[in-house]
Amino acid sequence: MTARGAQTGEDAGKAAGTRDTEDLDVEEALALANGSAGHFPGGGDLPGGGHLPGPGFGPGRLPGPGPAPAADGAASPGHGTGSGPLPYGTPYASQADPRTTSWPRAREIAGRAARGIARRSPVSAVLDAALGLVLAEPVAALTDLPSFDTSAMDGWAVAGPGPWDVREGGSLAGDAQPEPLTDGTAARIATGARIPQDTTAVLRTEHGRTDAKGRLHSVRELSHGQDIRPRGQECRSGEHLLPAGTLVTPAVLGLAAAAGYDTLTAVPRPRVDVFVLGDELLTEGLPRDGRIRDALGPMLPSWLRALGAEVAAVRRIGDDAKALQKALSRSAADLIVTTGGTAAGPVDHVRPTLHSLGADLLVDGVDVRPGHPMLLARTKEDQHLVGLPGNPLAAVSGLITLAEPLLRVLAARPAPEPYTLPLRDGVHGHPHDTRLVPSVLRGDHAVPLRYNGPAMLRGVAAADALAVVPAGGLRAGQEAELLDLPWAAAGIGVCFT
Ligand SMILES: Nc1nc2c(c(=O)[nH]1)N[C@H]1C(S)=C(S)[C@@H](COP(=O)(O)OP(=O)(O)OC[C@H]3O[C@@H](n4cnc5c(N)ncnc54)[C@H](O)[C@@H]3O)O[C@H]1N2
Ligand code: MOO
Repeated sequence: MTARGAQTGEDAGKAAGTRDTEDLDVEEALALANGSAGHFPGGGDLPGGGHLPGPGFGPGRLPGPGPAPAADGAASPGHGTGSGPLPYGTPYASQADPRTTSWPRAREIAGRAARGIARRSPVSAVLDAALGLVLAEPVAALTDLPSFDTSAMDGWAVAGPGPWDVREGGSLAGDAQPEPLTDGTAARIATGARIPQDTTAVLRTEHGRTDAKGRLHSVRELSHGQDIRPRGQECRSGEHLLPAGTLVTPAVLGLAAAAGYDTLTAVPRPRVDVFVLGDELLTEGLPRDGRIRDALGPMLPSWLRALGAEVAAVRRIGDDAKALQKALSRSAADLIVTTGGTAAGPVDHVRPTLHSLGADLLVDGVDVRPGHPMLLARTKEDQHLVGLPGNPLAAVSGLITLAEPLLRVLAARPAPEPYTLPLRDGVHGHPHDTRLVPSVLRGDHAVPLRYNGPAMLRGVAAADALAVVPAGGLRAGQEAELLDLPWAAAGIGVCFT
């Protein structure tokens, strides 16, 4: 297949369209060739800016109709079985390697791995701590709501037809039971105050006029029961409000509190240990002397929390195989996430260490770009390890491909509804792997972003979602499956708790 008309520099164009080109060349070329236009439809520059880096690259717009549609959908047809542990041996190799797993299959295997684990006992969480957990038991009302007849408006409680004599004093929200009214009388009442016995309606402040004799008249027709919220209007005590399995959102917290709950019984967050590998990583200041800043230590904990996890530890381990082995064997987490060390380099210790610990490798590389060296292992009967590649966007890809389904099942969260949107611009495909491409959602289109190379976070930091681009690519206007990023669906305070 040839990427038609991509003015992305001769080499890049060749690499993107040639099956036998080195995978890394393909990957780098795709990162630069992705053809987003320089402007959003509504004006304003795309986060990638208007120019591609490097000589010989155009402004990034795909001039032609783009690549041919995928021949056979999103999945390469599922090599890698996942039906049992895969062999160790030489490090991960790519390009239709029979050991690797298709992207959809890898996600299934990760979800299924978690389903095989006995669920931890439910916890009783105070409301604050329950945000983001999943209800282990249904919520039934502990009280009628409202728990007493209450005024829906500020005004007067009135008894019988007007005009009314207004009595001294009135009822505020929080007052104990007020004196009953008698026919032809009224009393000031505030929204949320208890309704005096024998009240027939509430007259809103703005609908009442007082005559010279101090008698209250209604300027509108007043119906019986108007602006009174009767006890139990929303629910009766014992009534079912929410089923087990509901995600505890801020609204659920509010409802639970209103219905009388101080704590909720919920599925505990899966515990995650994060081990960041790499001697080259700095934790502060500017990159120097060949060393770079650790981008994953600061990124992963809040992202993992957004996926339902409790992050017990983030440890920087360097490239020390012994320290890694020690850390893995001591971890009591439900899931260990490592970063880096998944490829074929001299200090890529993850696979050999898993081997020496006797772990089962469930996924040994995935047909996805970026991130193909990612892995999933069962380290103990009730513990898994996701090995994220060190390249930061490749790590995001591994997080979404393997950690997300696994944590979702452990945390008993509902699966997001899959959805597709047409792409505003065409996206080159990898010759044989799925691509995950950071995109922004604009109106009813997804706009793929540039700066989507494996080592780049610039695209994803501006993105709302990842577009799933099947082998062969997608043309402008073709539908792409989209995976929402956690911040797209909810504000920081909502989902990153
Ligand atoms: N001979 C091969 N080399 C590589 C292959 C391959 O298949 N054969 N795959 C490449 C791909 S694709 C990826 S992705 C990376 C994966 O590498 P590792 O998981 O072993 O990660 P490292 O080598 O440790 O690091 C890769 C790269 O990322 C930087 N890095 C690592 N950790 C961090 C961090 N926490 N924050 C920011 N940057 C990080 C690291 O410095 C390297 O530049 O392997 C390719 N090589
Ligand atoms: O292609 Mo790697 O998997 O750079 O991310």
